[in-house]
Amino acid sequence: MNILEVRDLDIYYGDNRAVKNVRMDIEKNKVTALIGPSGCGKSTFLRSLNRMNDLIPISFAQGDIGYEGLNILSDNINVVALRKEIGMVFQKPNPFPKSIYENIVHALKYDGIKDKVQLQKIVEESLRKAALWDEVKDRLHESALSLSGGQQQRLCIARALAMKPSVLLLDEPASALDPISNAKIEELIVELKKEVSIVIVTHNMAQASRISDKTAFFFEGEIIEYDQTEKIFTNPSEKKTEEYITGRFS
Ligand SMILES: Nc1ncnc2c1ncn2[C@@H]1O[C@H](COP(=O)(O)OP(=O)(O)OP(=O)(O)O)[C@@H](O)[C@H]1O
Repeated sequence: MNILEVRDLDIYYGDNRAVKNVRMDIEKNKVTALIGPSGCGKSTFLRSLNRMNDLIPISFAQGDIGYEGLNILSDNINVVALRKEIGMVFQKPNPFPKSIYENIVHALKYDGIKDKVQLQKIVEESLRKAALWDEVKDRLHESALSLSGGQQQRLCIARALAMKPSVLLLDEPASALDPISNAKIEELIVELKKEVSIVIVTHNMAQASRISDKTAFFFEGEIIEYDQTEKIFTNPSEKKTEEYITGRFS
């Protein structure tokens, strides 16, 4: 079953067409990896899936991104609500300079949830899902900035999970982290796909092959090949894919 259906997607920055005629079905409760050389449009594509590109004034997208019977790109989409359902975590951990607890409850309070018991329950649930609870349960009111980089990134994932998203977009979420934190994030991603569909941009081929179910290879704004991850990494159909995964260009 597909959670997102992308058709005829073009994304421009001014005159630069950074994503070209992309068609892609993103499956529910799977991990989908986006790979390809620097500048090929992976992040641009990822950001279009929850309208983050709207924040870049010269960016313009056309086409169709189907989600729950709606086109995400339509003018009448409530972008704030969309970004709760399709959450995003960036390369660099970006917790708010507030307590661990406040990082999770900030948006919930904004949405009008005031009941302390309910908030505490969501905090615990989200931190458990992000595999962070045991490490922080005794210091929930300390600053999020006192956490390690890897913990901060898991907090950012917990913050997104608190909104109960159906899709999580991850833009190189582990590339700024040490190997142990990286491994924890990878484990977490595999665990999380039971309840949320995941799309991840990664430069790390080994990571893509370890954690993803499907992989899309982007090159110069186009999808060259999109298939089961195992097929892409063992027996790709396109020469260009093979050249890339075997490190003949980067
Ligand atoms: N904010 C922006 N303003 C203008 N052009 C942009 C912007 N972001 C990306 N681009 C352009 O869009 C194209 C695709 O960039 P994008 O960052 O999506 O590629 P990428 O595959 O994610 O690269 P990387 O792996 O280096 O992050 C590039 O030509 C880039 O210069």
